[in-house]
Amino acid sequence: MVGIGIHPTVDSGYRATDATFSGGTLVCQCTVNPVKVRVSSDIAHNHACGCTKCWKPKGAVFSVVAVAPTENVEVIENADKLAVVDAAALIQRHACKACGVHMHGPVEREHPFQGLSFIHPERFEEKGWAQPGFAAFVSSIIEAGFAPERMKLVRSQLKDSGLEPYDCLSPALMDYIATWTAKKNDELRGER
Ligand SMILES: N[C@@H](CCC(=O)N[C@@H](CS)C(=O)NCC(=O)O)C(=O)O
Ligand SMILES: [Zn+2]
Ligand SMILES: [Zn+2]
Repeated sequence: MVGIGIHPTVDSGYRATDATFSGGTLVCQCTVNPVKVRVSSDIAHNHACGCTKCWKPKGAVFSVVAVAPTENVEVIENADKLAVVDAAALIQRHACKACGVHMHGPVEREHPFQGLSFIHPERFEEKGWAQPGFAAFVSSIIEAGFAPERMKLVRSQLKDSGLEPYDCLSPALMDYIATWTAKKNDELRGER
């Protein structure tokens, strides 16, 4: 492979976006008794994430992570192997205690993402899920040990892979969050 190992699906030029994709089964990396999670709808907002909290496959600098409505996400096998990584975090990342893969991460508390679960589509047994659309939390890769002087290179490689780099979320998602917050503040003011 030439360049930085962004993520196996990105580096391999993954481009599949099947308009008919309607979910599938996520499987962890365990060869015996893998955890299986059924996602019974399409995924949304698939993106690369450079933050230190999202699960990444071995050697990858970024994770690839998307959301699905929590009501459509169900652990169907070996749920006893799952544990919440950080109970204080917004995203309740449920990781397999044996292999470490984060299998689902519901947002339960009041937040613009409440009711959504974060999942890693590369763990789908099925193909056809939407490719990542942008790269989030790019500067955060430095916190995980990435050399700051290579940031220009990583940003240009992300762009070449079709992933616009952002240091937080995409403008569309940041606007969505700010709209939710503005509405919430208006409601609170009305109550006072
Ligand atoms: N710079 C921090 C950023 C962490 C962060 O804010 N991650 C984002 C993207 S996944 C988030 O929404 N986190 C909420 C959470 O982890 O629950 C890091 O790399 O650890
Ligand atoms: Zn596992
Ligand atoms: Zn993240």
